Amino acid sequence: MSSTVDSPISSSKIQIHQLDRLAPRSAFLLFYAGHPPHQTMISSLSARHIARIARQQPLRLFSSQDSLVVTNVHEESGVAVLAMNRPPANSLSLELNEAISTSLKQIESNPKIQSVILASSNPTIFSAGLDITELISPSDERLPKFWNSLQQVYIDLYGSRLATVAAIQGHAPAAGCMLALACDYRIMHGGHGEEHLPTIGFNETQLGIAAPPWMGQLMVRTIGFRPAERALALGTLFPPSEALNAGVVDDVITEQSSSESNEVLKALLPEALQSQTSNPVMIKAYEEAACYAKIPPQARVASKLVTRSESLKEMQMTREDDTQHFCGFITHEVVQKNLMKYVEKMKQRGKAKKS
Ligand SMILES: CC/C=C\C/C=C\CCC/C=C/CC(=O)SCCNC(=O)CCNC(=O)[C@H](O)C(C)(C)COP(=O)(O)OP(=O)(O)OC[C@H]1O[C@@H](n2cnc3c(N)ncnc32)[C@H](O)[C@@H]1OP(=O)(O)O
Repeated sequence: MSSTVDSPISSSKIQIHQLDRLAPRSAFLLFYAGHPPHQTMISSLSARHIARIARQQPLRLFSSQDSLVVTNVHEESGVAVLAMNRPPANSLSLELNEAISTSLKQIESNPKIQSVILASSNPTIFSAGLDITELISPSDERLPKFWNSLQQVYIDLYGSRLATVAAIQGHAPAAGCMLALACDYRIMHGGHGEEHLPTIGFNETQLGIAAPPWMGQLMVRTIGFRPAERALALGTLFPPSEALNAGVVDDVITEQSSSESNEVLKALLPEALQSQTSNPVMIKAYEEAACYAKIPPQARVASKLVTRSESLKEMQMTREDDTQHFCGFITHEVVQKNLMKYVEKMKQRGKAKKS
């Protein structure tokens, strides 16, 4: 059941959700067939609007290229995929953050699903972290909203009832790394030769900023105090083998894609990810997700609570202070200067690459 639908809609058993709130973008409509009608969830669209949509047959409700995330569920195995789809780098804007949270909740509302693979439709970048343009000369209204949306993604992912598996095909700096660390299991691609190694880690200090306490603590809980303290101070970006040794990721896959596509992945992956059906990271991510999906869910969720509930409570309690601190920090003159310099360097690098 892909989130991109080409077929006529005859059933009343549908779920519709508006994910993309960017004005020029059309509504992201997520359809699940086979649900009892009482589970029908409709948001942001009037019943008349839906009836009008349902009369149009056949119907393409949206193009996956327009959606900030693409999702699909595979009820037979209990596994879903949620892939970030914001070119060029899946940098986290307010709208992408909201889309991730909304579709995660949408997937969670399906009782047949026990695991979700967090992926990227970009084969070389998992997520470039925060959209740095959100941080430069921000508006007083948008900046706290933006930070809140990132906190929410963390809370939703880290506290999800679903087992979460990160399929890290490429780079995952800063908040991109946070997304991966908030999952239950991380699989990273080993890269294509020494010159094209993806990296993962909290590189904030290299931008002249610091990871907020909850992000820093996430690294501490993942790799231990001393290695995390050093990595945070230096802004270390770990290439795959070092990430594996340090415990930043759980698995590194070095084999190349095979020419044969995997039948289960064909059914599981949304349209925008169909080119990844023979991708070894995806295959492994599916195996891991299916393995978690077989554990009795009450026991699995209870065990997750044992390790995560304290830090989630703490996050909820300090959330407002954290937002204030973030806004004060980011709008500081020196920080703004550092960020501008960093973006300038990033753009120069981009230009040099293109020329
Ligand atoms: C104690 C203190 C307490 C409180 C402080 C509170 C809060 C502080 C908050 C700090 C939190 C920060 C978290 C973050 O996430 S900061 C963002 C960090 N991200 C980065 O540094 C990544 C930058 N990007 C890269 O390094 C590379 O792009 C990357 C390795 C991801 C990919 O490299 P590649 O060579 O494959 O692609 P590029 O050509 O570089 O990029 C492609 C295009 O994408 C644009 N891009 C990349 N990253 C970003 C980004 N993060 N935001 C916006 N845009 C991005 C890049 O410019 C290219 O664009 P074009 O040139 O094609 O237009």
